[in-house]
Amino acid sequence: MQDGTTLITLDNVRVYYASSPDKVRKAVDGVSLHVHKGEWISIVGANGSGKSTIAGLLIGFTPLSSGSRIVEPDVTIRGVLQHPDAQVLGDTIEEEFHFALSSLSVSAEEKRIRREQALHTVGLRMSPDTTISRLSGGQKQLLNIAVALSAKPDILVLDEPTAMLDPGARERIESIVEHIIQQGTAVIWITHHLEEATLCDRIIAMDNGGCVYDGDPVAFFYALEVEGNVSRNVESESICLKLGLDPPFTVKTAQLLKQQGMLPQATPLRPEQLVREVSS
Ligand SMILES: Nc1ncnc2c1ncn2[C@@H]1O[C@H](COP(=O)(O)OP(=O)(O)OP(=O)(O)O)[C@@H](O)[C@H]1O
Repeated sequence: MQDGTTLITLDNVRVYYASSPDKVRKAVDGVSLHVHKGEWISIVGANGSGKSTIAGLLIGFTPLSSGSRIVEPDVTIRGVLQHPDAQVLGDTIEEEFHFALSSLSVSAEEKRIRREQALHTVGLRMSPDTTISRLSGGQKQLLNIAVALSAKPDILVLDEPTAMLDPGARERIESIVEHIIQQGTAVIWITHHLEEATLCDRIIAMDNGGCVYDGDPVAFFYALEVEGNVSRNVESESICLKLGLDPPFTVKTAQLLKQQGMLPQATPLRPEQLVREVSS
């Protein structure tokens, strides 16, 4: 559910690290963006391009070297980091939820309900007194996602959340995201797997600390020429390919068909869209 309301703004943000006494590493170098209610944004880019640094800025734990981070009043932000162990605080599942929900002014019963609902949503069927150190990496990641969801955040930042998940759990996370964006949560999903960037509303591509694309997924994956309201495929390389990123299987298949003279105007991103184009 998008209504254009801005939740957070990063304005010309820079994050520099001293890499040697006389050199700086520019992890993020002059990026500006607004995140709106109910938006699904994918952040993509090569290793070291600055994606996780942007995640840290949005969540609020990465200090700025310059620029500003403006969070609108009463906006709750939660994040799930790439490495599940990096954010686990409790010894048991119950403790983990207790820490995560301690700042919210809701009753103990409401906290229990939220915990049960969140565990059910991510598909973790475990007793609250389960010891976290006994969970697999993927289960810990599902727990982190459940803990983040239980706070009912306005913004959920997911930094490569599916890296340790099996295909079934990945699909479950995608459908959870589809559900929460309908309810107005903004989701920022950082990924190396561009298949996961085909459901979003907006792609932000990072390269060498800068934002080199911020827009529609179709125009990221296909080279398009736009005239008025009409866009058509052109033969030059897409932005995705120019950045050296691996397009989703569906896009690669469609490109092969285009080279054979088929589907000249089609721009499918998902397998079901390709099937529709081929069979129409
Ligand atoms: N704490 C730090 N100290 C020094 N350099 C850092 C630190 N954090 C990040 N960097 C550097 O900043 C750059 C951007 O890192 P970042 O983790 O944001 O990239 P990324 O796009 O998320 O990479 P990956 O896809 O490999 O996770 C990299 O060159 C990285 O080495």
